[in-house]
Amino acid sequence: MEQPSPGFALRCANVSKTFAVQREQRVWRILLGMDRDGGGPVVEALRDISLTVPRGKIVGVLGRNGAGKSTLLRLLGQVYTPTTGRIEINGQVAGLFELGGMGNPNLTGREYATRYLQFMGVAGDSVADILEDIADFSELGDAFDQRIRTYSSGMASRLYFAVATAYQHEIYLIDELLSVGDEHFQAKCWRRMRERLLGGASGVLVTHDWTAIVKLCEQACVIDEGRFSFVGSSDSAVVRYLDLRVPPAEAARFPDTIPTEFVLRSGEDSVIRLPVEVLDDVAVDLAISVEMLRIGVGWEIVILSEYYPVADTAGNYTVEFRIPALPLAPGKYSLNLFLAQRPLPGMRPKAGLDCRSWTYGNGLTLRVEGKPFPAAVTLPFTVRPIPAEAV
Ligand SMILES: Nc1ncnc2c1ncn2[C@@H]1O[C@H](COP(=O)(O)OP(=O)(O)OP(=O)(O)O)[C@@H](O)[C@H]1O
Repeated sequence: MEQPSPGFALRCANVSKTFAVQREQRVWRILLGMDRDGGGPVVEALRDISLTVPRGKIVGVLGRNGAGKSTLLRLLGQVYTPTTGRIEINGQVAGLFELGGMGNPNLTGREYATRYLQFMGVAGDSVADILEDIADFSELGDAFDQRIRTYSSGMASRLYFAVATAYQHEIYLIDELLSVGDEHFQAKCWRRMRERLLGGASGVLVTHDWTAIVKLCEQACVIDEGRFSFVGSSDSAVVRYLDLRVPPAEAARFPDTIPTEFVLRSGEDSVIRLPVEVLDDVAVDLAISVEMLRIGVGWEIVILSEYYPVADTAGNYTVEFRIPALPLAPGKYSLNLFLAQRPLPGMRPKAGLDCRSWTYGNGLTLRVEGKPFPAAVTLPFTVRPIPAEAV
C-alpha cells in the first residue's frame, strides 16, 4: 500500500554539528598515532536545532555573521552529516548556496547545465527548452558554450542560479537570496524565486536581511551562536532579531490608554486622535507611518508623515490627524507612532522619546473597512479621452 505523503517537506530534530578545530601539525599527530581518539578543541557550530518546514511554505532563518546559517543549510543540503540528530527530506532539493563554488570548471556552461538536468532525472523534449531558458536567463551569450573556468565569478553565479531554478523543484535551500550578480540580475532572481515559491515549492531561506524574511516567510527562526533563540511568526522573529530598545518614555510618552486598534472607512474623511503625555518642559514632535505588512507577500510603508510639533511644555495633549478621503484600500495595516525631541536649529538627529511600532514589538493596528479595490492606495484622479485634434 502506498504510504501517505507527510505534511512536511523537511524536518530536522535535535541536530547538532561540531567541527574539529584545525591545529597546526594535527594531521601529522594523527598519522603518527599520537592523536588517535581525534580529541582536541572543537567548534559547536549548531546545537540542538529542531525545525519543520510544512509543504508549500518557506521558513526563514535570521542570524548575524557566524551564527550558523550556512552550516544549517549545508546540513539540510546533505553537504555535511549531522554530528547528532536526524534530518528528513521529502522531495527533490535545489540548493541555492555556494553558487560560486559548484561544478567542474572544465565543463562549458551548456555541459554543466545538461549534466545537472540528467542528474535530476529531467529527460525528453523538455531538456532542450530548459537549456534555452538557462542560456537566456543567465545572459551568458556565447560564453554559455565556453568553459566555466574562463567565467568571472558573477558569470558563474548567474549560470548556477539559472540552472538551479530553471524548472520547479519541490524544496529550495536558499542562502542570501539576492546576493547573485548586479542589481538588474538580483531583480530577476527575486522575480524567479517568487514564481517558484508561488508555484507551491517549500524551502528554507537563511539570511541576515529581515525584509526578505517578511516578504517570503510566514514562519521564521532567529539563530544565535548556533542555537535557535526564537521560533515563531516572521514579524515576531524580526522584532526579536532587530532587538531595538523602546525609548525610555521619560520626558514624553503615549499613555497606556492609547487604543491598540483604530478603525476607519476607505474613501471617507478620517480622523485619528492620539493622546500624548509630556512630562518635562521639552519641545516634542510626533510622526506617524502606516505600513502594509502582509507576511509572505510584502512590506511597504504606505504613509510616512513628517514630524509635526505637539508641545513645548509639560501637559496632557491630544493630537488630531485628519486624512481627507482616506486613500487606503480596506484591510489591516500597521500604525506606527514616534515621539521625538525637536532638535535645536542645526542639530541632528532627533532624540526618540517614545514609540509604538511593529519593529519594536508594540505597534498598533489600523483596520480599514469598505468596498475592496485592487491596490493598497487609491488617488482621486479622473480619466478623460482627449480627441487628437483637441490636443
Ligand atoms: N568547516 C568548519 N570548520 C570549523 N569551524 C567551522 C566550519 N564551518 C563553520 N565553522 C564555524 O561555525 C560557526 C558558524 O559558521 P557559519 O558559516 O555556519 O555561520 P553563518 O551564520 O553562515 O555566517 P555568515 O553570515 O558570516 O556566512 C562559525 O563559528 C564558524 O567559524
